[in-house]
Amino acid sequence: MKVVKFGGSSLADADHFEQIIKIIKSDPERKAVVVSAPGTRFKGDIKVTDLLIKYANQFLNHEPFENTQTEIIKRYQAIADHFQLPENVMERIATTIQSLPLQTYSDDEFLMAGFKAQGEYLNAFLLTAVLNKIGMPTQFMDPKEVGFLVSDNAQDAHVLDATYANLAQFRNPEQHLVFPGFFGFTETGQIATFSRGGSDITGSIVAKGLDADVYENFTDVDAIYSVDPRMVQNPKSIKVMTYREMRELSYAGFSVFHDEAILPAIEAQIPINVRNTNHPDLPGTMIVPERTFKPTGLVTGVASSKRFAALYLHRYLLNKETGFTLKLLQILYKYNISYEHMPSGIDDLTIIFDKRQFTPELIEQMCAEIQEVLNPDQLEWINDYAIIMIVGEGMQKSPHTIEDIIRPLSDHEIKIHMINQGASKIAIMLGTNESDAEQAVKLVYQHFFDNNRIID
Ligand SMILES: Nc1ncnc2c1ncn2[C@@H]1O[C@H](COP(=O)(O)OP(=O)(O)O)[C@@H](O)[C@H]1O
Ligand SMILES: N[C@@H](CC(=O)OP(=O)(O)O)C(=O)O
Repeated sequence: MKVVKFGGSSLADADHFEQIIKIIKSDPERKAVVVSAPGTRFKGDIKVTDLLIKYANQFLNHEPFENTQTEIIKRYQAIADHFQLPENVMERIATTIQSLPLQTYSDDEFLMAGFKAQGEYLNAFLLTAVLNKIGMPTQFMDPKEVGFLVSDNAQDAHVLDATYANLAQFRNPEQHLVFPGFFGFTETGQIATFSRGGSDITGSIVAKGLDADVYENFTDVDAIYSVDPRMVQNPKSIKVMTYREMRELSYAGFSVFHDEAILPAIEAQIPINVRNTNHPDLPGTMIVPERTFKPTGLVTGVASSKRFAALYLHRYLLNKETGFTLKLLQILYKYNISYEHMPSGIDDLTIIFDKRQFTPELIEQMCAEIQEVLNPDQLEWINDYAIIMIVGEGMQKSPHTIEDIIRPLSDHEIKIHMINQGASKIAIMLGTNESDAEQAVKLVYQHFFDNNRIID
């Protein structure tokens, strides 16, 4: 049995619905379907999830929201009209959207989650109605009824173990099952979403829960490429890669697959196949366990992400001081801040954060407290910080990899703030200025892939 997830780009309009129906029909193993909210139809279009966020913000700010409501309803209406669905389907969709401000939410975070989740909820409801209409018996898998349970982080939830046992009851289904992606319910019955792009996570959880043979993730590119195709034209596509490689690359910017979506697949050792909805005959990219994979190249992919900020601390004899890092971490804990990396020298320490956690006021407050408690000789907040990740199972086989990465960057005078090699056997991480990140990725990509280096 296969679990197939269709991203927003594959569900943007009625033509895409026609295409995914062909894909579902063409393979009887494709029994469970996970859907995102309708995505963009053309350049400059707005995803339904973003419209729902706009709607929630307008409501919270006491601004008029009727036009946004109408815009969202029209997205579903166009698809329902194409398939000539009974009127009650659209009535339910429109009522659900219109009644969102009337529901009760425990706070604004849960309100935002409750609004955002409707993009997926209603799209799954709509697809179920379409499949039933065309004679494919299909069950709508409402996460509340299914027992799709998540932690109570309203917009960054994590699956609870009980979900897997609840999903197991739906193994070997006779009819098709359609699940909305992106959200679940907390134990107290509130909607909580995963982080953005999180329908990939739902797909992986459903694949594990239903014990699928493969998790097919349909999107709008022919494969996962060795570099973001928006940065480099006609990049090399990856045929096979490991879970570990995918996790490192998606963490650092390969937005084609959510980094947190790897874990359930790893736990159940289910291969992931990323494929193109618009070219379903192409094989796409397989993501597989390490043990089944023999790397051929040194580097599999190069990614960059600009979502970081860093705090640099300098203090003489830091290496002899006990408790410095402990006090620092206590301050982070007090402000509920997680850190991503912490490279250190003899007298220096840099802490790299995901900067989406901060407001300018929080940075000021936290830095002032660190200065007061730890009294460093130098404290610098670097808001402009990017991470470049060079990943490949084959990298361990060459002693020259680091040299090959650094040389093209130093030739082009790109300043490297940090190099982290060895913490992961399959990845080298560099810290650069945000403004240098894209060029750094292109140079490293060019060096490894234009030379087409192959291991002996
Ligand atoms: N290394 C990569 N390989 C392929 N696509 C990538 C890569 N890095 C970023 N992307 C982008 O990811 C997009 C697909 O992800 P996304 O827009 O979330 O799709 P979906 O709506 O199907 O979930 C591609 O159109 C591409 O622009
Ligand atoms: N619709 C949600 C979840 C998601 O996964 O979407 P997509 O499959 O379009 O990346 C978002 O935009 O974040």
